[in-house]
Parts: sequence; structure tokens; C-alpha cells
Amino acid sequence: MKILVTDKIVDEGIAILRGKGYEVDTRYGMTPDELLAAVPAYDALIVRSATCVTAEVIEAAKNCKIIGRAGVTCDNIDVDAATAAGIPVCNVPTSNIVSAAEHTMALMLAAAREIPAASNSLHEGRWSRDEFMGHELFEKTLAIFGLGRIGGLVAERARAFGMRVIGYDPYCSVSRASQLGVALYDSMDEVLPVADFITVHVPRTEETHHMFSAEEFSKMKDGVVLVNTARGGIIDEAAMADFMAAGRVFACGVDMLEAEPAPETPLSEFDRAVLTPHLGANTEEAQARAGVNIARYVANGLEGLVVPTVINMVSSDLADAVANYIPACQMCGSVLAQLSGGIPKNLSIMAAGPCANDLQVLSASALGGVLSRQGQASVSSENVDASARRHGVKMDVSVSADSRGYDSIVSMEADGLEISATVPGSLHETHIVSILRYRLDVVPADYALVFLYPDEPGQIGRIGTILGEEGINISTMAIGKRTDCKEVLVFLNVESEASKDVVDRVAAAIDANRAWSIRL
Ligand SMILES: NC(=O)C1=CN([C@@H]2O[C@H](COP(=O)(O)OP(=O)(O)OC[C@H]3O[C@@H](n4cnc5c(N)ncnc54)[C@H](O)[C@@H]3O)[C@@H](O)[C@H]2O)C=CC1
Ligand SMILES: O=C(O)C(=O)COP(=O)(O)O
Repeated sequence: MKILVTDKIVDEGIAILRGKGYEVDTRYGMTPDELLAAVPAYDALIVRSATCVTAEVIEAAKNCKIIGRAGVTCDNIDVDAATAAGIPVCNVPTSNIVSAAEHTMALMLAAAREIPAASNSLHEGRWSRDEFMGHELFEKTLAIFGLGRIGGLVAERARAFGMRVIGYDPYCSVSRASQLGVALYDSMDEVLPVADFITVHVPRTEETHHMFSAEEFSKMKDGVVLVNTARGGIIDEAAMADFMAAGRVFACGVDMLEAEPAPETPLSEFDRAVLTPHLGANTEEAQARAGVNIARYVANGLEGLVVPTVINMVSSDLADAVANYIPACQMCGSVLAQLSGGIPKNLSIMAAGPCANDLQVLSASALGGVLSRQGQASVSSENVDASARRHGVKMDVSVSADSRGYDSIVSMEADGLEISATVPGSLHETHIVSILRYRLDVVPADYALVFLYPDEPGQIGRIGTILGEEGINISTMAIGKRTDCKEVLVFLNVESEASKDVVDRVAAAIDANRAWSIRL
């Protein structure tokens, strides 16, 4: 099958797809006509924000089985047309939110302290301290418009700066706002006159188009600082330029221009307009998350597996609480199969907490994970029972009342082996919290090594020395202990695959009882 990638994603993402045998073409910067001509030949399409996947493109994409957006927002994809054509669209909804929130703080600080202009003055050979007199964030009122994923992260960060945080979001619950420490207001009119800083984190919709125009600017406090890392067109740039020219807006930080990708804006004449070309998601970390995960999800889609982040065609009962546990169950299933060295005969799955709302989806994901190493992973909610029968796996799925202090948890056992995982917080990362009944906390990476060995001083040093000699970098390590065992378990995330010889060498050096190399 062939996959077309039209905006740059990390090489690691491309390698995952090629590693699974897909033919991947990277054709960046295509014109709309080139895209229309190319797309019929492909089984999947991966884009970021630059490619416009219009209804025309979708109509031409006769062989397309899934569209992946390597980022958060799918407003460049005609999702309704995709739904009508039966094509699932998936994204990576938390991949870049921390980066976007940090970029927001960077712009807020840069605008308040005139950092780009001050830096330019030195580049131009001027030493001019009096020209630049900024403002502190401390004890200022920050108004956040849109208290979703990114707005929420900005609230947490702003509070660390000692800001008083207020917000406007008609769809945000009072309890979420109070958890974030944000005073929620019912109308924009109440917020605008009291804010020293304003930051915008709403989606681009008809309702939010020019949500900040001359009328809103006229209600703002003099000297306000505005930041927009959301989407171009939410702020009327011409109106903001007028208020900057009049000195009513002190400064602004803008990552998203209405004319994107054209670098044209009436704001460019102001030194105090800090402008960046849609860089919110441009960090190594965000791009690694986005590129790797979208590759996995698109591959899942092509293999008939559950894709956790499909934004259209999702059954309404597949709540977020369950969706988060789809990759968790796939991972646990895959680890269990690798620990047991093949397809286990018995697989029992226990779920506790809200994730237990859809056991069929969880068991399909778990079985998909178990079978994934064999390249036979077309398991869905509909065919999970038949698939288990076909592979001789006796499955047992149950709800447990004990979530062990976590919001939700899934535990799996296969032929005497055990693994449990939970997905805490907003980053949607799966944590293994128990393996072979050894309690630990680790977010598994692509390559991991697991050893069971006698608990004696110096063992970790021996492991590190051998892996170091072999050029294998350890990225994280977690040690699990059990009161009823003299052995300990170490789970090492490593940055490259260790050969069997290396694993055997380490196992011999620490007198390991069992050793596994895990590939996820
Ligand atoms: N600069 C960049 O590279 C990036 C920009 N973004 C943009 O950031 C923005 C926020 O993204 P997320 O937090 O992921 O979205 P989200 O969907 O989690 O949150 C959006 C929030 O806006 C609220 N909202 C909707 N209409 C509103 C209105 N009229 N007034 C006030 N609140 C309203 C919603 O209730 C929701 O809480 C989006 O515009 C997104 O496209 C996202 C990622 C990276
Ligand atoms: O994810 C988003 O919504 C973004 O705006 C980031 O877009 P990008 O992937 O950097 O083109």
C-alpha cells in the first residue's frame, strides 16, 4: 500500500511506515493541482497544516482509506467531505499542546519586555537601555479566551508567574475553570476592560472570526498586551494595528497571521509586534510526538486496527476516557506477547474506572497488540471474538472495582505473565505501572530491555557498562521490587535495538533469571 506525505514530518515517522512495508512518498510543497493529480494513487494521506485537503481532493482520493493530520487542528481538511466519502480522519491531539503553550508564554514575555526590538538594537550596534521599558507579568490580570487543552496549559504556566488568571469560554465548565485556578466570566464585555494581558486559544470558526475587532479593542484597558497562537483571522489585524498606532495596545505576540502563508500583515510596521511564522508546534519534541504517533495511527487504520484519535465516524459512546486506553491496551498486548515469546493461549483483561465503559474496544486493542508482532493485527470491535478464536486465544474481559488509586487502569494477564497500565494527565501518555507484578512507573519507548535479576549492589553499573560499550544509550530506567521476591525487575528504555548477543551478555553479567528485548 502507498502513503503520501505532503507536509514534513520527522524521519522516524516515515521509517515506522516504511518498516511496516508501506511505500511512502514525501512530496512537500505540492500545488493544489499536483495534489489532485497525485492523490488517487494512494491508500493514505498524511498532512500538517499547510496542505488543504479540500472536498475536491477527497473526491479524487478514490483509494484513500485514512487521512492523518500530524498535529492538532484539522481545519485544513474538509472533514465533512471525508466522512461522506467514508474516510476516517485522525490527528494527534496532544502532540504539540505543550509547545504551543510554551510559545504563548515566550511571546507574552517577549512582547511585554520588547525583546526582539531590544535585541535588534544591539545587532545594529546601539546600546540603548532607556528605549526599552517593559512590564512584569507578576500580579497582572491575564484573560484567556478558550480554556481547552492549550488554554489550560497556559493558565497553569501563567499562575506560576504570579498572574491573576481569568477566562472566557462559554463551553468550559465551572469545575474545570476552578481546577485550573481561573475565574470564569460569562461575557467578553466583562473581561476586556480588566485584562492587562489577553491570550487567545479558541478554534477558528464562524463564531470566532474577528472575535477581536475595533469594538472589542475599544473596550480593552490601555496598554494591554495581546497574544494569538491560535489561528489567523480571530484577531482583526488591521484593527489591532490601529490601536497599536494609537498607543492603546502596548505590544502583541502573533504566531498566526490571517494571510498565512503570506508574510503580510499591517502589524509588521510595529517594533512591538512580535511576529512568528506559525512556530507553535515547531519543536523537536512536538514534532517527534506528532510524526511518530500519526505514523502509528495511519498504519493502524490501514491494518484495520482501532485508531484512537479518529475525529469523524467515532461512535458517540467511545468517550475520551476509553479512547485514551486504546493505545495503552495495544501496548500492553504487544509487551505481553513479547514477554511470553508468542501468542498466549489465555488472555485476561481487567479494566477499572471510566476506561471500562467499552470493554469490546479495549479487548480488540489488546488482541491487536498481541497479534501485532506477527503482522496479523486486523482486529476491530466487530471481529475480536472471531479473531481470538482463529488464533487460539481464550479471552476473558472483566470490570474491576479496584483502580489502585488511578482514575482508570487496565491490567492484563497472559499465561501467568502480567502487565498493568494507566494514562494519567493531559499528555495521553501510557505509563506501565506494574509488570510481572513488580510495581514501577515507566513510559515505554520504542526499544526496551527488561531483566529479572538478584537484587545486589553494583548490578545497574554492570548493565550500564555493557550497554555503553555496545553504544546503546539508556534513555530512562525504572526498577520494580516485590516484597515477596529477592529478585528485582529493571525496565530500561534504550535508544536503539540491542542484539540478542548484547542482551545475553548483560544477562550473564548480572546473573539474570530472565531477560527480554521489547520492540514497540
Ligand atoms: N500555533 C500553533 O502551532 C498551534 C495552534 N493551535 C491552535 O490553538 C487553538 C487552541 O487549540 P486547543 O487548545 O487544542 O483547542 P481545544 O479545542 O482544546 O480548546 C478550544 C477551546 O476554545 C473554546 N471556545 C470555542 N469557541 C469559543 C468562543 N467563541 N469563545 C470562547 N471560547 C471558545 C472551546 O470551548 C474550547 O475549550 C486552536 O485554534 C488551534 O488551532 C493548536 C496547536 C498548535
Ligand atoms: O496542530 C496545530 O493545530 C498546529 O497549528 C500546528 O500546525 P503544524 O503541524 O505545525 O503545521
